[in-house]
Amino acid sequence: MTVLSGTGLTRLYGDPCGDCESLTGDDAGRNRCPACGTIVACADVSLDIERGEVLGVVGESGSGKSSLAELLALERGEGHSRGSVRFDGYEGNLLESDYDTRTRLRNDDLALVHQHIRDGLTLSFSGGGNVAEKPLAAGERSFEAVRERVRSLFEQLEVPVDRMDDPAETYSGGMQRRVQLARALVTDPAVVVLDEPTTGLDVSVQARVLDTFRRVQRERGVAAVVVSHDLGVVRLLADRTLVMRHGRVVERGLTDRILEDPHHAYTQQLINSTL
Ligand SMILES: Nc1ncnc2c1ncn2[C@@H]1O[C@H](COP(=O)(O)OP(=O)(O)OP(=O)(O)O)[C@@H](O)[C@H]1O
Repeated sequence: MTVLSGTGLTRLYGDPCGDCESLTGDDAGRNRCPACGTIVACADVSLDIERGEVLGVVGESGSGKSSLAELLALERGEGHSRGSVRFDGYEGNLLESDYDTRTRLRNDDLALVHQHIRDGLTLSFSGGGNVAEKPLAAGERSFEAVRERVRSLFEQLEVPVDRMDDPAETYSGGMQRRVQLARALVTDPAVVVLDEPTTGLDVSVQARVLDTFRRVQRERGVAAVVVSHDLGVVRLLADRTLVMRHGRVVERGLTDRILEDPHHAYTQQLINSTL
């Protein structure tokens, strides 16, 4: 059953001339319109996410992954946005929804894990406080119940519970990532969008954080969109994968199929450069 779908998702930065999309993309080999200089960060991307599945979005830096993640997570961002985002249980195109609908969706059903820790956490607050803030904002009244939920998520995600009241700025990078994940999961959303979840972590810490996320994601049956330049991340987490280049999806399919039998030359290049 589809929980989140995007159709024709497009984001342009600049003052578009009308020819930007036909003059950019994979065939043109660029994302910057030669006529007017507008950046076509992503264009005409359509996708569906089923309940409980993980969809990977992979591509080199600048291919449009974060722009797509922001559209899916209903972050307004800069630039001109177009297309439609639908979410199970909500009416209409959510890119055009009002502030209250977006807030309700973000508090209850859809969470974004930002690429940069500072965009996702208030580092001077306690780790537990960063996580508790979300259910309290969503209207939860019992402080004790919230604290218990935070404690249990810390345990699941392997953040030391005895550090819960320490400022997040005193945590290691791996712990801060885990707290970000706890914050995303605390309201039991149906979908989590993770933008480059391993930025700033060394390889062994990356693997541990991703393993923990995969286990908790399966236990909770939460769907996820995982955006990464790193094929290793997508290989570990994603059931299906989209490959992006110059703002367009150039290949899509089951992750195993893409890794074993990549059709597009760019995907082959990505795989070869990883091995
Ligand atoms: N606010 C902005 N103003 C102008 N151009 C932007 C803006 N944000 C992104 N871009 C451009 O849009 C294109 C896509 O950027 P985006 O961040 O979506 O790609 P990405 O694949 O996530 O890259 P990265 O992995 O480096 O974050 C890039 O060419 C980028 O320079």
